[in-house]
Amino acid sequence: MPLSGLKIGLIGGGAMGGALAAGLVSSGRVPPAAMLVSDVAPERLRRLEQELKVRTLQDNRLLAQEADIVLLAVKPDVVLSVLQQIGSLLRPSQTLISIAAGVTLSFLEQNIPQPVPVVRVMPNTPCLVGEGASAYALGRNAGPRDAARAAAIFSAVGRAVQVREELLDSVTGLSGSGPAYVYLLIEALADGGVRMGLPRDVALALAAQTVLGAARMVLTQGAHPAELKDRVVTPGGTTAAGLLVLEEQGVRAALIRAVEAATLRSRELSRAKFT
Ligand SMILES: NC(=O)C1=CN([C@@H]2O[C@H](COP(=O)(O)OP(=O)(O)OC[C@H]3O[C@@H](n4cnc5c(N)ncnc54)[C@H](O)[C@@H]3O)[C@@H](O)[C@H]2O)C=CC1
Ligand SMILES: O=C(O)[C@@H]1CCC=N1
Repeated sequence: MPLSGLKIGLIGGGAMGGALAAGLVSSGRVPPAAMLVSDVAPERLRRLEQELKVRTLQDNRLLAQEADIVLLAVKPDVVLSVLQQIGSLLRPSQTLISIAAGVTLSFLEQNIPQPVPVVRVMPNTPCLVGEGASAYALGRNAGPRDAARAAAIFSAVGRAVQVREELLDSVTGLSGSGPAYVYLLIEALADGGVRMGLPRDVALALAAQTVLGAARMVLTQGAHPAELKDRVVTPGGTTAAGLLVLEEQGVRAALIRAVEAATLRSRELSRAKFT
């Protein structure tokens, strides 16, 4: 087991870091005693300590000295100052994993004085409930051991795939930002149900379960989404009427464009600041 006996230190216990910590602890693959979290916000640390029973610290340096895997989950603009604090303390036996959007492997490596294995990951917030979608790329000093560590962490909280670093902007545009697109779809489906007379709570539960069920069908049935769609469409029936409206309104093109816009924005942010 790539994680057994290892200490995982998470720097930044916010929306994404907190989701990862909670997902890892509830996966059962990382005992709370093997998890350390540091953050500048004491109230976040108190909450994580109470809810997850993990150890917390305010000093990133102590965490970097103690952890075997250091997971950087601060905002991209804070990464440099954290590396200036902890960079010289990191050792080749450790793995530094960064989830900061747009922060390149070469930027991370250049700001650590000695050669340390670095892995860059783009996860998403459903890691909180064990249904994350993550992709990772290896830095120049990272080898199979580091890939196995990253794969073990991110597959404990969902699905994880290895990609070339150049593809991480596209991953950000699709699955990194994607939960927000899907929440918008769920909200709109529920609004449609309410408009047609359903109580709000019933409409929301049906909308969310429909998205969950359809996603699980795609992931388990080995059939193309178009084939699964065709199985729902009765000739001359209700679904064909609904689908025509979605096609007329350009929903398919809107989703393609959303992934494109987020990918381009990810590239733009990354090039401007982190290359
Ligand atoms: N929110 C999301 O859906 C996703 C976020 N990410 C990446 O995750 C990283 C964190 O994003 P969020 O969790 O959304 O932000 P957030 O603002 O919720 O969390 C950042 C945390 O870092 C803490 N922090 C700030 N300065 C610090 C320092 N010097 N030392 C230790 N902790 C410090 C903050 O107090 C906060 O708790 C970002 O780099 C983002 O690009 C990646 C994928 C998805
Ligand atoms: O919106 C953002 O920039 C970050 C990256 C992926 C999800 N949230």
